[in-house]
Amino acid sequence: MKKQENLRNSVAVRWSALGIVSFTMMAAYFVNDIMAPLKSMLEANLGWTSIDFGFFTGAYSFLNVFLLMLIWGGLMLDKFGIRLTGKLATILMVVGVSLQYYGMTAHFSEGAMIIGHKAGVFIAAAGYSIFGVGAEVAGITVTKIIAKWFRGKELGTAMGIQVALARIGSQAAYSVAIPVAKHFSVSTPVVIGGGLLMVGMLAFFIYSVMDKRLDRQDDYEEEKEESQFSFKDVKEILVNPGFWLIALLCVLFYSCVFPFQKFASELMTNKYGISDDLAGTFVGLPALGALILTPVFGNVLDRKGKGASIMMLGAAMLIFVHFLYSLPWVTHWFVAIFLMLVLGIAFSLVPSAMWPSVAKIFPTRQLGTAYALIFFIQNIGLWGVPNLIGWILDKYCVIGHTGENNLYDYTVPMVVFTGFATLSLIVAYLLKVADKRYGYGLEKPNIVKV
Ligand SMILES: NCCCC[C@H](N)C(=O)NCC(=O)O
Repeated sequence: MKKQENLRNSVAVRWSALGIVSFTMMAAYFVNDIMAPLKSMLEANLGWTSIDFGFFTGAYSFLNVFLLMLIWGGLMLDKFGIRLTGKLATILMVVGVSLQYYGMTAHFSEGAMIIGHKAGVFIAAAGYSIFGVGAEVAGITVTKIIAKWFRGKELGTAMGIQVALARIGSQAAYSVAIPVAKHFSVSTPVVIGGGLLMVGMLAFFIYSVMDKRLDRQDDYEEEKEESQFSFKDVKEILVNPGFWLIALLCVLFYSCVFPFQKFASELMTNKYGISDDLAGTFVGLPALGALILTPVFGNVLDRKGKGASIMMLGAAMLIFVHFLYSLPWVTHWFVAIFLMLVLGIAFSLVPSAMWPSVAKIFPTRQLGTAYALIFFIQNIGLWGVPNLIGWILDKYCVIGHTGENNLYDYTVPMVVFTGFATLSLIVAYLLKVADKRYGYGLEKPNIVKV
């Protein structure tokens, strides 16, 4: 029987599918980053110390790492499919951000503690942790959706555009958080994030209709493939050296970017004398740069390849950035902004090469699990590094006080970030060597000519 024209072959339909799920992720990134520029305000208004802030920030990954939620999410994605997993993930994000808001606004009795943490901090962190499960599972689901619609087509460009739109969410969060919090209250930016997330959830429900239609056209091929999941797949992924190298590169690279950004607003104000109204906007610059550059690099990779080399270049740029930030005598604001722009380029190069590379190493049926395992390892860093930096700041870096909060010397935290960046370059090099040896095709173009 002659098949009807496949939906994924329609340019308008596949790019619309991308647009819809990208909006969901944009809302997720907005919420993810909205608290970061507020660090000093949280200290002044709610009495959050650097340790509290590090604990809260790391909580994003706590359930993903310690209750293996990302792993269950990945298994669920491969076993039960995109629609159910994605819907659940978006619901979890909305529930999580609501609890976070409650933790920030409810009145707890003086000195109330939960498991050694201030009650408000603990509840906000618990909400952020639930949000983190939803955001990460939504992330792997969307990555699999893109691979499903774009494999053998503009995979790199599509992944680049999704990441770029997510960066708009981050940039918006960094720019609006302080002005909105100053005008209304420190919790208002979270309310805006909650509203955006609800629209993102609806968007995903709309996408699910398209996904179902595509599966019908494929004669449920995808569904059949999904139900074939087995633990043999997990074993196959884990014995693949490419998996370990990508996962290590991912945890090291992203540990130097996301946790750094969470503290960077304070670095801008404390070290470079930038006003707190502008600091968030500058910290959002890498996201803005990535917005433009990730699709450009994605497109170059689609046509020309060189993925492994590009990951090395991005890692090398990261060393440059963090090393210069660590030098105590370099304090001009211009340098701070220049380095943020370089970080933006690195932050575009590595993801645009890394995520399509995973789709080259593993077949579609293993993709959910493979992304989940990689994100799981990445989340260990996203949990551990903010806690480590918060602790270092509190114990060793307080150099004074303003009327309302501490002043910090960021030299030691920046040396720590430089160390992680150096390790990421070594791993990127090993990945390039492994690519030659095992023939993953990471240096080859993504677009397959037929
Ligand atoms: N602050 C966002 C954390 C997102 C983590 C996610 N696992 C991820 O790596 N996404 C890809 C990206 O480049 O944003």
